[in-house]
Amino acid sequence: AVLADNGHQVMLWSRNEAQVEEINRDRRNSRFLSEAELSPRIRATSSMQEALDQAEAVVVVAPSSAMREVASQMKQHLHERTTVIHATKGFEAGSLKRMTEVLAEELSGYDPKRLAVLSGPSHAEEVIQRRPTTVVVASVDKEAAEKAQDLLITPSFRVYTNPDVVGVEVGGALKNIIALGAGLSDGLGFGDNAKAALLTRGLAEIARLGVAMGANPLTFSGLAGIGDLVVTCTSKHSRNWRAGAMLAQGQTLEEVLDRMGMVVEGVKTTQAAYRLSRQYDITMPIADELYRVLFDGKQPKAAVEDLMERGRTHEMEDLAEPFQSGWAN
Ligand SMILES: NC(=O)C1=CN([C@@H]2O[C@H](COP(=O)(O)OP(=O)(O)OC[C@H]3O[C@@H](n4cnc5c(N)ncnc54)[C@H](O)[C@@H]3O)[C@@H](O)[C@H]2O)C=CC1
Ligand SMILES: O=C(CO)COP(=O)(O)O
Repeated sequence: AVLADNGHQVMLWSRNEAQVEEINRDRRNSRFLSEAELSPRIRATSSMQEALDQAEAVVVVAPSSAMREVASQMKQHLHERTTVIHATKGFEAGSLKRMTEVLAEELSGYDPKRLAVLSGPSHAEEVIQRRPTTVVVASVDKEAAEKAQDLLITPSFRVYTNPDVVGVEVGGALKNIIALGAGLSDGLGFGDNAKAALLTRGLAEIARLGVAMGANPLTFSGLAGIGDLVVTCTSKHSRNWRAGAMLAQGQTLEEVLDRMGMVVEGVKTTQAAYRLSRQYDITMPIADELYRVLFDGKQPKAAVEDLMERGRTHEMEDLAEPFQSGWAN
C-alpha cells in the first residue's frame, strides 16, 4: 500500500491462489487486514516469474522460517538491477543466520552489498490506515539504502537510512523476545514499573548481543532499537505481546500459536537468542528466563523472582569503559 501510494505498480506474490483471486477481484485481503481497500495499483499473482520479471525493487516479508524457501524461488527470476529489501524480523532457526545472510546465500549471483533491510515501529494495522509511521532502512551500500528510502517514503511513512545492517536486523529480531515478556508481565498484573524494567533492561541485552555481533551501539537508541521495542511492548496490535498475555492466562504455547494464526517470531527468536548468547558469551538474563518459561515449563512468577534476586551488577556492565566511569576509584 505504501509503494502504491507512491505511484508504483505493485505486484503482490502469494502462494495462496484463493488469496490472489480475492485481492484481484475484490481489492481486499479478508484474512489479513480485512478492513482495508487495496489500491487499484496493487495486483496479486502466484507466479514468481510474473512477480519479479518487471520488478525495479522487491520487498520480501516472508516469516523468518520461510525466508530461505522463498528466496530460493526468487533466485531464477531476479534481475541483477532489482533492489532487494526485506522486512522480516527474526533469525534462521538452525543456522542462526540473519535474514540478509540467508538472502545473500540463496540469491547467489546477486550483489549482497545491495541488499537492504526495512525495520522499525510499524504495525501493519496502522500503516494501512496511513497513520504517521517512521521506519529505518539499512544497507551497507548507501545508494541501495537511498533507493529504498526513495521508493518507500510518503507523507505518512517516513523512512530514515542507516548503514548498520547488523544492528537493524538484530534490534528488529530481539525486541520480540522482550515483547513476549511484556505481555506475560502485563497479563500477570505486574504493573508499569515491571514493564519499564523489561524494556530498559531488555534493551541492554539486545545491545550487548548486537554489539558482539558487530552492530553499532547507537543503532539501538534508534527506530530499530528502542523505537520498535516500545511499540511492540505497548501496542494491542503486537502478536508477540498478545502471545505473552495469553500465556499468562494459562494457555499452553501450542494453544497460543494455534489461536494466533499468524507468525509470532519471538518464540523461535528466544531459542535463537539462547544459543547466540552462549556462542558470543553474552549475559541475557531476561531472554534466558523467557526461554525457561516457554520451553522448560518454568512458572513466570518464579522467572521474575529469579531475575529480581540475581547477583548485584553495575547498570552499564559490559559497556565500553567511558560509560562505566563516573566515580573515581
Ligand atoms: N505484521 C506487522 O505489522 C509486521 C511484521 N513484520 C515482520 O514481517 C514478517 C511476516 O510477518 P506477517 O506478514 O505479519 O506474518 P503473518 O503471519 O501475518 O503472514 C505471513 C504470511 O506469509 C505466508 N507464508 C508463510 N510461509 C510461507 C512460505 N513458505 N512461502 C510463502 N509464503 C509463506 C503466510 O501464508 C502468510 O500469508 C515477520 O518476520 C514479522 O516480524 C515486520 C514489521 C511489521
Ligand atoms: O514488528 C512489528 C511492529 O513493528 C510487529 O510486531 P508483532 O509481530 O509482535 O505483531
